[in-house]
Amino acid sequence: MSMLEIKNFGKQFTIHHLDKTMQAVENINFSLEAGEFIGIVGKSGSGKSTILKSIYRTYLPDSGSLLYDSERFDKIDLSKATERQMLYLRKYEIGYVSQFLNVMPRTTSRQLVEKALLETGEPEWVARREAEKALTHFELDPKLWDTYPTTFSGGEKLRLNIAMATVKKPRLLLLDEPTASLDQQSKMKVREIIEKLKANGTNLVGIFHDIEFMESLCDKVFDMKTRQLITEAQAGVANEG
Ligand SMILES: Nc1ncnc2c1ncn2[C@@H]1O[C@H](COP(=O)(O)OP(=O)(O)OP(=O)(O)O)[C@@H](O)[C@H]1O
Repeated sequence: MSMLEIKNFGKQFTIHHLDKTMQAVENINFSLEAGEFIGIVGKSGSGKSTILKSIYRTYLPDSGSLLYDSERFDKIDLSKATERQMLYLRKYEIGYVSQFLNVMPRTTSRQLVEKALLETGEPEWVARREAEKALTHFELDPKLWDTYPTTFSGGEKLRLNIAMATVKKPRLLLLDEPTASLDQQSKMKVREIIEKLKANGTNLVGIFHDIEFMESLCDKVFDMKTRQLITEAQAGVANEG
């Protein structure tokens, strides 16, 4: 089966001070096959982040289903999974990366990556070894390993974010506009990182403002406007036409 199957997904928000509800997205259908990278495109406010946040369950989906093929729970509807199941999935199977780094204060980058592994029950020596590997792999300058990331540049924060999310080797990685505030050179670095993740078999769903950036990186593109999933080749033809 598919790694992730989104069926008739929709999400409303309640605007309490106006005593109103607004439909952020509706009738979303697409599937992510094993080993694929799907990019989501669409104009600002069309609901791209809402889809990713609902998969990660930062938001509770209110209609449709988000069927995920879990290693631990088999086929599980993320819209109905218990909090306990979601905690497990976030710890072991599903990662989320955005341009923002929300981390514990006074914790060094090395400790942050180690913590991600210690939480999964890895012994300290393994956490230390794997954290160093991840920080090296994502090219965070070793001078920064024992410093607090509050003063890091956008690119450094992002590389740390990716190291934290991927050190546990998630099967599904959600990328929520990670490159939004990066310069061209840093974007290229992120592109290389994503290529490495793909080559290692990580399944990805990502949002990028920069359509060029997504070109030849994603296998398929989901267009919020047409609500269609098209292959990279079809996207190229559509752009030319
Ligand atoms: N927590 C929330 N509470 C209320 N409304 C929200 C919330 N999150 C998102 N929305 C609204 O839902 C709609 C979709 O937002 P979303 O962030 O998913 O769009 P997007 O396509 O990712 O936009 P962008 O490209 O600008 O990031 C928007 O109208 C937004 O204002």
